[in-house]
Amino acid sequence: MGVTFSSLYDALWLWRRETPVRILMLGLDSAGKTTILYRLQLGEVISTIPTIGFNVESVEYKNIKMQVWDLGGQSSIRPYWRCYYADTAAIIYVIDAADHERLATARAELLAMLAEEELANCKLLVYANKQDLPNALDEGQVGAAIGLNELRDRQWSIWRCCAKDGTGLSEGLDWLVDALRNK
Ligand SMILES: Nc1nc2c(ncn2[C@@H]2O[C@H](COP(=O)(O)OP(=O)(O)OP(=O)(O)O)[C@@H](O)[C@H]2O)c(=O)[nH]1
Ligand SMILES: [Mg+2]
Repeated sequence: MGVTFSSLYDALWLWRRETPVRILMLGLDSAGKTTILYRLQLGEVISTIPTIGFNVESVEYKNIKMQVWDLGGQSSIRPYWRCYYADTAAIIYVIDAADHERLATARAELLAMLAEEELANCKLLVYANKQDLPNALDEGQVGAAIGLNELRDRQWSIWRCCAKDGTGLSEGLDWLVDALRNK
């Protein structure tokens, strides 16, 4: 009997390790989602065009296999984000920290999304991207502008980053893989 339980446990552990964790990368158009996806996957900057639809890539980080869905952020295609919510373990929400005028829109889209039942248990990693730009707000300022401190029953964290040179991306992912492991 003991052997049976232990084999079952081993099989479950192996299955959990091998099954990629589903991650959605969302945010307004031009926030830097596709740039971040390919920097994580290839370790380099690619030249992007606005995403119509999605990109999906496998990313492995600290022995966690992730299937990262990067959805287009233009206003006309944001209503389709919800088609991808099922079975999502975490959301990476990307913000252009230099785009002050659209922080209110970024906040409204984030709060509307988090109100969806299907995302009730998702971890939330926010990247305050484009820190290389002179007028970029830091993570505290962006967090306040989008209302992170008011979130209840949500594991979240915000990190400043620059997708162009990769600064800050791994610090955010470190938090995310820890949060996913300790769920
Ligand atoms: N200066 C600066 N520009 C960046 C950074 N990250 C991305 N960009 C630029 O921002 C623009 C938009 O980047 P994308 O990655 O295509 O943005 P996106 O969020 O995927 O946009 P959609 O696909 O339209 O939703 C591109 O010109 C990128 O080169 C950054 O950290 N700093
Ligand atoms: Mg894109």
